[in-house]
Amino acid sequence: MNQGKKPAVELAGLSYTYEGSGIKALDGVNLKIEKGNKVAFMGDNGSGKSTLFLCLNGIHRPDSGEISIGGEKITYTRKGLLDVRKKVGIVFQEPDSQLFLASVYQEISFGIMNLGVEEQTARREVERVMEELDITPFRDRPAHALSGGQKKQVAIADILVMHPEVMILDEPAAALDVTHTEKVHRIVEDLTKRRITVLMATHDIDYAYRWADQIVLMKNGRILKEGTPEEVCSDEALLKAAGLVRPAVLRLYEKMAEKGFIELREKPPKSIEELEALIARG
Ligand SMILES: Nc1ncnc2c1ncn2[C@@H]1O[C@H](COP(=O)(O)OP(=O)(O)OP(=O)(O)O)[C@@H](O)[C@H]1O
Repeated sequence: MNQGKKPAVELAGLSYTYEGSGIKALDGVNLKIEKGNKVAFMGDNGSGKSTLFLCLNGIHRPDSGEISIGGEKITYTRKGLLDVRKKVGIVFQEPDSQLFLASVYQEISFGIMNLGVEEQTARREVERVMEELDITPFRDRPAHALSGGQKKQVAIADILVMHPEVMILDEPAAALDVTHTEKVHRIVEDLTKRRITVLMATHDIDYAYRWADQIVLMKNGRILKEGTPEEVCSDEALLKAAGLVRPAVLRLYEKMAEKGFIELREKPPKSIEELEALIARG
């Protein structure tokens, strides 16, 4: 990390127990994320990913530990919580829990209007985001009557229009078909071009390996390991402990090298397309 640069997100000793459950959903989590990083959170169901996300934008208040966003500690006053919700936007796993207004246009306008942005500027921004995310064709339809993929696009626009510093996506491709999954992935790629720090929960190790700068592996409310995709994916036993297998492209690449079809490189391929290019070169 560069000297003097504040991490986009910093967690120190974060613990959280749901009232009455007795289970530590988060148990002493320490983590630093640099600005503009793409971070994949992985781990079994119930490992603590969603709880961590809910702590990050102040919905849950940790039992102990501290959270800093852009170098500023979250405080649990009215103003402190408003500040953190401006900085950290969450797109929930289930978009229905986020969408409740009469039309898509109203839905996307609601948050930004409530931030006190001047009306004309807000309207311009809503139009721009709708255009960018291909939402304009269904702008006047009720959000609850859209398909799952379209709802997901609206839920992302809802947050994006408010210009968060950190954007959290809880399994954004869950239950989407191939076309909508690709569309969501393209939108996510565009977010990072604007230096938004993106935190994403996913169960797709192939995507995480290809997309992320940093992978955080969680289990039972703790971080098993975090590091670059190469670091995390090199440890088969560790991945297994988190209920995962190594990315398919790595397994195939190593098998092909073992059989003498290709030579091992310093940088293994990230995707099937990169592996194909290696094979073509011989
Ligand atoms: N509202 C709740 N009340 C009580 N316990 C909860 C609640 N929500 C989650 N938990 C528990 O907290 C732990 C962490 O759950 P969490 O939802 O954060 O996991 P997750 O990694 O996001 O899982 P998934 O991959 O299924 O989304 C689990 O043991 C879960 O049962």
